Amino acid sequence: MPSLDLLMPRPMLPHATSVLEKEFTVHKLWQAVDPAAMLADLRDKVRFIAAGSHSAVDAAMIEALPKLEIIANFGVGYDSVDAATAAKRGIIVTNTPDVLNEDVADLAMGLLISTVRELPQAEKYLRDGKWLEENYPLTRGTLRGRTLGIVGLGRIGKAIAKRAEAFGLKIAYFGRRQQADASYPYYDSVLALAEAVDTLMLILPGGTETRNLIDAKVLEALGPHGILINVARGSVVDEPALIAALQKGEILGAGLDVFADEPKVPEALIALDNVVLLPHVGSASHHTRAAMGQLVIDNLISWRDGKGPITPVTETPWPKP
Ligand SMILES: O=C(O)C(=O)[C@@H](O)[C@H](O)[C@H](O)CO
Repeated sequence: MPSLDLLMPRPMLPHATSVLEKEFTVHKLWQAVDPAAMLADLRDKVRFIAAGSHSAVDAAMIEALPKLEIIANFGVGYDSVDAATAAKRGIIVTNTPDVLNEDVADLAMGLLISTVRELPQAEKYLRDGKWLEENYPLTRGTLRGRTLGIVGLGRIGKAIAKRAEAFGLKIAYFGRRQQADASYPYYDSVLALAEAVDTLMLILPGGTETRNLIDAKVLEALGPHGILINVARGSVVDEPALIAALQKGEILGAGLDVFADEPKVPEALIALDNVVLLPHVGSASHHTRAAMGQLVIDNLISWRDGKGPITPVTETPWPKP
């Protein structure tokens, strides 16, 4: 009987964990007194990994598990999993696409409106009793007449574009390649896109390829009416450059749901009044997280039962070429 030993490096959605515990022998690495000893003990047993939020499944962990067959990531973004090493080993990596598109796109638009119209600041102004004295100042920003430059026109990027069009915004985009099914103007560099628009929406994968893609030059090109929204990964933005641009008013404001070193957020960002800061809540509804958890479960059970993965990532396609 092939082993049903499953490693869970970090906590995962309680419901998903309880289902996995009925189907597999779950080993919780974060509860180990000596994680290295637990990994060594599991060396020749573990075939499955369920990678919860921000679980680092790096080359060292993959190499420590020679029987490993599948890594099921909780999240559409899997930059915390070393997919390249997994692919070399013939290990399948899966993620949770599509089930979160709408919630993340809603959050992205909410963050854009909150940033441009200063909703958290105005709400706090009322709660502080200041409205009793005078009206909240008129906002310098408006959504009217803006052009939204989408960096990463994937499934979620397209869901955002649909919403933004309904708000009367013009759309343009940058990505690895122009897309035949997208009629929006395409720019082959993020700098060219930033020069052409006044609002940037970041919804592209994290990882080495996109690290610090948004740097001081791009922020300068975006300009003094510029708004930056990041619902992708903190790593795609040069955070110190962003802080400097916001402090100097080189751009008008930013709305951030992700940060370079989550959950830590630089004091310099928290001190600013032209930013809206959220604790990585893009997909954080019971509705969507339950669907993400179910997709992790379905991928692992399908693989266990010899039916292959359901949502393999591009680096580990199925059937194997
Ligand atoms: O799916 C992603 O890529 C996300 O960023 C969020 O939906 C996850 O919640 C986050 O990764 C925690 O796992």
